[in-house]
Amino acid sequence: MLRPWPSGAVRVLCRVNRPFLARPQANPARFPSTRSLQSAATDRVPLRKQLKQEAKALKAQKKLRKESEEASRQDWELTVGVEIHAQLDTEAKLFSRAPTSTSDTPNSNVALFDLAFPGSQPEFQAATLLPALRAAIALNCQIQPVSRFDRKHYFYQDQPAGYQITQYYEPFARNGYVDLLDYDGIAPEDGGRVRVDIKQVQLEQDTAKSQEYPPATQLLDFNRVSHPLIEIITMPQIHTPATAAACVRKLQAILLACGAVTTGMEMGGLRADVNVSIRRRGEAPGQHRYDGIGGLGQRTEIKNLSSFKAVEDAIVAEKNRQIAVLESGGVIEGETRGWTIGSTETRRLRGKEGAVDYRYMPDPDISPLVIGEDLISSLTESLPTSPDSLVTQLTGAEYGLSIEDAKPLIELDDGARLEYYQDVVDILQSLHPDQDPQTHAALTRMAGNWVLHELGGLLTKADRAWDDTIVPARALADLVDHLQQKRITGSIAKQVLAAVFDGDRRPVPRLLEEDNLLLRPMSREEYVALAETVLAQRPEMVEQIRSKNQLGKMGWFLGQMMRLGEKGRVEAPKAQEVLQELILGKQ
Ligand SMILES: Nc1ncnc2c1ncn2[C@@H]1O[C@H](COP(=O)(O)OP(=O)(O)OP(=O)(O)O)[C@@H](O)[C@H]1O
Ligand SMILES: [Mg+2]
Ligand SMILES: [Mg+2]
Repeated sequence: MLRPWPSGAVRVLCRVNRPFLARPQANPARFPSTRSLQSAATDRVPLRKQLKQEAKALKAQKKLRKESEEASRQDWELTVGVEIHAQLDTEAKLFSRAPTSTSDTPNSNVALFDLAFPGSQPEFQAATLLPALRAAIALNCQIQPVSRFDRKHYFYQDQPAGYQITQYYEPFARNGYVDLLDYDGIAPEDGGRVRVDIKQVQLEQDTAKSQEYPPATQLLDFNRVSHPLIEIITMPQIHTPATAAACVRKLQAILLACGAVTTGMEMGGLRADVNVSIRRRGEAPGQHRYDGIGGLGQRTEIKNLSSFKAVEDAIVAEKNRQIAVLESGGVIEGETRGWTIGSTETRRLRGKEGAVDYRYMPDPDISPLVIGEDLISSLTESLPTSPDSLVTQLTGAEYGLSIEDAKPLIELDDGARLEYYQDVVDILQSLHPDQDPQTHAALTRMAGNWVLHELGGLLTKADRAWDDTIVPARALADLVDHLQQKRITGSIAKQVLAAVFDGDRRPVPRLLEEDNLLLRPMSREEYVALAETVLAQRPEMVEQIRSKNQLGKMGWFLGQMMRLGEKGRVEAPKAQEVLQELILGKQ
């Protein structure tokens, strides 16, 4: 009898050897003949003037070509539909109790069913439903009370059963939508908001991971096989490459925020396929339909894109390719294409199999999925705040952040940066529980700036990944607090942050005390004396500022005051004030 995971676990290391491929012939067109080389050598070197003229003509030609390309782009309307495959945050696989961890030794987390051993049976892991449902609810979908699993047949080495279990006829969620706003990075020509409908969300199995070792070896790691995925399918309602990338970015943010997934595209937890078609504006509509939307052009599909940039770049390249094919009298074939990062062209992988080729059929071994109203309502009630509500909150009166700061805080490090920021704000709040709202917002704004820009800058400079223990939230909160209370200067705060970043673990108040960094405010007389010393260094510059109103030159004196003054005591705004008074007589 077959035993379930873990006692029935199998360990496999699978190697697929492919026959050697014939070495391709060198392309003769790439190697000029000896004759053409000789004639090139005997050509006279053109005069400087000629070269200049040629360069000018080339530039004009390029400009013309660009303009005509742009004009022809205006003639064509682009349509894009996106499919997202996201790995759910679950402990067990979809149909076995094997763990989902992909970081373990290859082929160590596999149950017999994952390898399609004869006689093994699927055991649906109900817990996988929870993140899937959270995602579908966050995407405003209607959850279906009954859904079913189907087999999608194809033969490939990464799919041991010869079919993938998916939900084709009756998915568990339908008819959702995602709103894309201007701050999500949609194309300006799309206005301030685009709503993209979601046709359905379905549960399915992931495939094994293959690693190619050319020319003839592929290693397979079955740890990933049957990892629970959701496929989110959007309607073909996107018409610009930037908006398509914004759509994928927003979907990722929503999935992360509702806890459906733990990693985004960067870590391979999310992959996107984009479907691209074009049609000429103002002409008879295209022949193709998709789920009630007609008049579309023939689509091609670019599979497995793993970054937002790749989504945008691949769509631009595919659109240009389709325009070139149609303008030269060709036809677009329905096919699957690939994209390599950094390239400028999509490449054909295979002709697109029609639905009939997959021989979809209901899986006879898996019972229908029945989802109760009570589960849906309890998950809806406990859903974490959505990215849009977070933006509203962070830019509202309570936090007072700019949209430019709020967006990266939400998006960076899969939400970890925002959590850290909130910790800093909570500590500040506990230090001053009775603060008035305005002072509180000034503090939260300052904290945002330090979390993103000052700490972020140190991370970039040191080329380190995010880690909330490098500078404990408490240390940053203390720094921001001291700065806000004017107990230290900005430059001291930066210096102390760098010290903590480099490993100084003393509590910030003690560090400031011990290193004598607390601000001992300078008296007015001290400021005046310092200003007079630096003004005496360049009297001619003082004259220029006075007679020619060259106020830009004041910066030099200010810099000198900061440099010459006692360390940590000179406050820039006060120094500036005294300088203005002495040079221009302004109070
Ligand atoms: N003519 C078209 N132009 C652009 N996009 C289209 C067009 N027709 C369909 N699409 C988009 O293509 C996608 C089709 O996804 P769907 O999962 O239904 O089919 P599939 O690509 O054949 O399936 P799979 O790739 O999962 O085997 C949808 O996002 C849809 O919006
Ligand atoms: Mg699909
Ligand atoms: Mg597809």
